[in-house]
Amino acid sequence: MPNADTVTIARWLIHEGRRGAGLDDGLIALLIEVARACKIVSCRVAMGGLGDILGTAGAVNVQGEEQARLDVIADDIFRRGTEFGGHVGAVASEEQEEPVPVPAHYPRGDYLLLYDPLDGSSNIDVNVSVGSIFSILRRPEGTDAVTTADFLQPGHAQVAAGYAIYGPSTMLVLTVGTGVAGFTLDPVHGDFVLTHPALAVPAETREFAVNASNSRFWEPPVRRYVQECLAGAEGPRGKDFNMRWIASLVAEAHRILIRGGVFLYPRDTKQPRRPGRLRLLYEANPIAFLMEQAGGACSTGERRMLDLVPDSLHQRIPLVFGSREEVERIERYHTAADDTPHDMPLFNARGLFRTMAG
Ligand SMILES: O=P(O)(O)OC[C@H]1O[C@](O)(COP(=O)(O)O)[C@@H](O)[C@@H]1O
Ligand SMILES: [Mg+2]
Ligand SMILES: [Mg+2]
Repeated sequence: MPNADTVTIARWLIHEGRRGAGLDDGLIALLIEVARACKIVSCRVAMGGLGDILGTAGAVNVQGEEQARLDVIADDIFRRGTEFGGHVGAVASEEQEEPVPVPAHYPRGDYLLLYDPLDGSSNIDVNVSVGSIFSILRRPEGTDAVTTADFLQPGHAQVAAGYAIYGPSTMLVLTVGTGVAGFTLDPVHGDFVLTHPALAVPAETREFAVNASNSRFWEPPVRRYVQECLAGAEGPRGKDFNMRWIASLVAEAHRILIRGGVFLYPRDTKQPRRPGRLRLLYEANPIAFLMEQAGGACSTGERRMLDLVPDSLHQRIPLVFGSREEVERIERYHTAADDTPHDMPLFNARGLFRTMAG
């Protein structure tokens, strides 16, 4: 049960339980364990160059990506911090090829925990915001050994999700299906304090986030959307937009929760066999749950993220989320429900992006 350092989160969870969230003691205890894991990762991140955490680990994960030292450290902290409590049956991590069941002699709990222990790895060595993302599912009844198939549940089955952002301050942002709350870590007392009780994505925005270096590989609906934003006050949107790219999904999601905006990591033709960059189960789904609970939206570009039935543990997916009106506009462009004629001067043979792409 809660120590002094997680007492505020425990109190909030009990309160949300009374408001109708389906929270039992096991889920509350698991969320407290996750909060504590985030706090430990936060302490390690804050040590920077003093803490032997920078650089690469010298290994490649299941996604074929080089692991940063902190990817491995954070993965260990999440697993060890949750596997002995008796509340999870198994965990699944970006850094592990297969689900990791709790050790045989420990009680097996009713929940499945999925996480990206360290998101935005390329930011670690340059001291820019990174984060952790997690999703919790109920373990299907009647199964003894936990299998990969148990994790392949649609996002709307999540019972809780959230992220921690390790930025100028550390925050934990959480949903249990009754809205979205943000807690700020008080580094003096060590407690997560409820500072943002009801986060809501503003409906209107003038900001978008996309890795524009991929523009020559985008599909027409995404080109059209970005082109219209870039056209600003003189274009069809009639207003100027600003563009941001932090290279950390957590940091982008946090900015959008606080001040609105839209994020796109669409399918592209750069690696034709890869359907997107980000992972469905422990990146897209928890962000989708948070966005919807905060009044925003999340989509593949074509359909609601939370309705997808996953086909594999590390499945990648195109990801679009943020202010509802923008996400719906992007969906319309994909489904041709909006066939307003448009040309794309920035992308034609002599346009800015074609020129940049060489
Ligand atoms: O290399 P790019 O295109 O900037 O990609 C950045 C994206 O990759 C990620 O860093 C992937 O997450 P990991 O660091 O967990 O692999 C996202 O956070 C971010 O949105
Ligand atoms: Mg990630
Ligand atoms: Mg990661």
